[in-house]
Amino acid sequence: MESGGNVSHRIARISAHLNPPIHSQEGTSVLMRENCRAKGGLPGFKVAILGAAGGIGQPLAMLMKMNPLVSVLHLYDVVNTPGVTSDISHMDTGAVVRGFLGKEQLEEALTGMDLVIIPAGVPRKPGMTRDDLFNINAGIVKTLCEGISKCCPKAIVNVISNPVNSTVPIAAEVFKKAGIYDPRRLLGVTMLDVVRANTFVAEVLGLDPREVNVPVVGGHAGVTILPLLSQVKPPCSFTAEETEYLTSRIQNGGTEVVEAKAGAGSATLSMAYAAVKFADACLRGLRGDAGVVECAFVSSQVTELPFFATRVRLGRKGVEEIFPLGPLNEYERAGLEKAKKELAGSIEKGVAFARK
Ligand SMILES: NC(=O)C1=CN([C@@H]2O[C@H](COP(=O)(O)OP(=O)(O)OC[C@H]3O[C@@H](n4cnc5c(N)ncnc54)[C@H](O)[C@@H]3O)[C@@H](O)[C@H]2O)C=CC1
Ligand SMILES: O=C([O-])CC(=O)C(=O)O
Repeated sequence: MESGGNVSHRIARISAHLNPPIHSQEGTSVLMRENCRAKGGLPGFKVAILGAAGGIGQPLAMLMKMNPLVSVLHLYDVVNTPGVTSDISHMDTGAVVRGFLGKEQLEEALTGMDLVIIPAGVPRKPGMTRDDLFNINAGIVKTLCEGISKCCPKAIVNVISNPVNSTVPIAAEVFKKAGIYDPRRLLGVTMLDVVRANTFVAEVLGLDPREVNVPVVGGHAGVTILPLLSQVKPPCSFTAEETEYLTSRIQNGGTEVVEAKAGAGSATLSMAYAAVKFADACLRGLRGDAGVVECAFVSSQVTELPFFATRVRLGRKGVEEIFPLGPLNEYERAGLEKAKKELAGSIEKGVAFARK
């Protein structure tokens, strides 16, 4: 049991862990960080990661610390942020890193952020669907989005926590309730599906994955993940057998990792890579770069469903253009119908949870 000390002493101790003083060789504190001349005044964006101490959160924090577009990086979690923050803050890259621990520090973590990335929540174990995570993760995402509504209502929000097909609608409802909802700023991260599709298609075609671009539409679970193999760049064609193999492998990529990890979680490293690829695109859009296009699960009128993943153009306001599905072949049209059926239920489940 922790000995002695009132609440303010305990908070002071936690703050010292998160943003520690600089020590002399003997370990005596000689200089408080706030008295240092360098205040991290580099130009760039302020980014918060919620769930930063987790399997995705840690490599994501490391990769965001390496991103030259980031000037300030806030790492928030309910556990272990002091260690992760101390570790990452020693990297000699531009971003200034600060850690925040526990719900008392959520508001401070969020204040002033331009981009908030949410990988907080539990991952799958073998035999589970992403929807099996709903009961725990729905509440986590709801609380975090309430904090965003209050402290950084204009931030771009990237939702990674599963089931994305339901957590994004939950976030939208929370923002609506707070009167700050701007659909252009809320994006479900489906980038890992695209990353996997590029990799698997490149393997089949014998190409460099960096040269391949596969649009993946719909949502982020099982049959809702719909790769449009007829629209792969560079243009190519597949046999029926290749189409069946690739579609199934892309749709089940997450399960492939969950089974290989055998109870130790789901994709974390490839997800952190995908999350940074996507966050970087959002930041380039915010900076005003032209032609930034990625797939994401967003509020949409491309189908009759209120949310759908398609290619979107990212700009200063977030999602500035949503591209239509384009011509689908018969196989993809059948896949689209299956995807829409499942997606409708997942979206409705999220909305109902947030409204209750
Ligand atoms: N969108 C996608 O493509 C993918 C999504 N995921 C999802 O990402 C989520 C996280 O996965 P992992 O990092 O592997 O899990 P993890 O369990 O390793 O890490 C989750 C972190 O969230 C933290 N956390 C829990 N409650 C929190 C709260 N209220 N506020 C802040 N932090 C909180 C935990 O302390 C933990 O550090 C899971 O829901 C997983 O299914 C995973 C891979 C791909
Ligand atoms: O499969 C999971 O549970 C995690 C995930 O979303 C993915 O790897 O695509």
